[in-house]
Amino acid sequence: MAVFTEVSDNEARELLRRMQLGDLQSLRGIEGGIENTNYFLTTDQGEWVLTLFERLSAEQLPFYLHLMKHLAHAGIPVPEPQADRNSGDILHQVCGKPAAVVQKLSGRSQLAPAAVHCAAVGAMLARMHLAGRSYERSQPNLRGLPWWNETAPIVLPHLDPAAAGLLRSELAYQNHIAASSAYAALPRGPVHADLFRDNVMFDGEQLTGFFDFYFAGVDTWLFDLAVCLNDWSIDLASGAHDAERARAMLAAYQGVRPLTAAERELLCAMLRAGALRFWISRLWDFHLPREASMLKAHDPTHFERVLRQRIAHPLRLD
Ligand SMILES: Nc1ncnc2c1ncn2[C@@H]1O[C@H](COP(=O)(O)OP(=O)(O)O)[C@@H](O)[C@H]1O
Ligand SMILES: N[C@@H](CCOP(=O)(O)O)C(=O)O
Repeated sequence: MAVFTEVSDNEARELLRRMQLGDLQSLRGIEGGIENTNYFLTTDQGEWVLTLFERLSAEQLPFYLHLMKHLAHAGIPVPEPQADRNSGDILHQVCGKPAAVVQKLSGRSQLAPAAVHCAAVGAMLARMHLAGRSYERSQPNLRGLPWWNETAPIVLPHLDPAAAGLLRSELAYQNHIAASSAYAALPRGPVHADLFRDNVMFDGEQLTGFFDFYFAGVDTWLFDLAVCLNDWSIDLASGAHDAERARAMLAAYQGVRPLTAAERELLCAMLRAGALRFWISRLWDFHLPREASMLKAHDPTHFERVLRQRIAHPLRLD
């Protein structure tokens, strides 16, 4: 469980009172997650998730919270942030940290997905991209290329020569891709940018929601799709591509929004970009850890393997 900040029952009661969400019955720290402090709040009116933001600032947060609200209103199943009944604000303060209370989604994460789950994620991802076109706020993906360039020199001293060589050469390749005309032609908009298996809820084969939008930002839609393919349609042990699950996700995505010529051209490059992004962030979290109770850093070598697989076996679109 990642609980960086302990919240007392009294603090939770005071927050619930301001939002008129009922009387507190239980406050429980949530297992899983590595970025923020999360609690389940149960009241006599329902269940909610309280998040205290540990890295994001009050200036950055409205983009994410209003995006969730916008998508929820557009019919995409995402948790809707709850407002203070007097001020109407959806960004709160708890224990001196910016905080949000959102609806608790039903269902559970599907950690061993089949093709049917990948198809459901692909179709909903495309619907989410289209719904995001009318969202007016803008904020870059804060874990995009500039952050990779900034963070690579910090993690490089911790790597052996082979891994360091791969990181340097892939970063050079991604800077080259980002300067290309095909890249400039990619459609873009608000993207989730971290839609892994543990950030989607299912009830059986029925997708019940996308959550954890706190790495979202304006970026290419293709990057978002690549991040999903790199998690949902690979063999976790080896990092190898799983053709059946990838085909299901791509076909379902394209059933809603067909890929453009530039997207088809750059899919392999973006799969590599998605692997590099999470390799760097996992290295950073692993070698420069933060204090939190029961925080479990993700294994960085997993994304080194995924990246090597993506380079050695470029995906072919039929
Ligand atoms: N809106 C929600 N509905 C249901 N469960 C949630 C919701 N938000 C978070 N959770 C639960 O909390 C866990 C950690 O949340 P997550 O957003 O991944 O953490 P972090 O903000 O640290 O990335 C999730 O794996 C999930 O079980
Ligand atoms: N999905 C990322 C890191 C963020 O993890 P989350 O559990 O907080 O969504 C990874 O796997 O590296």
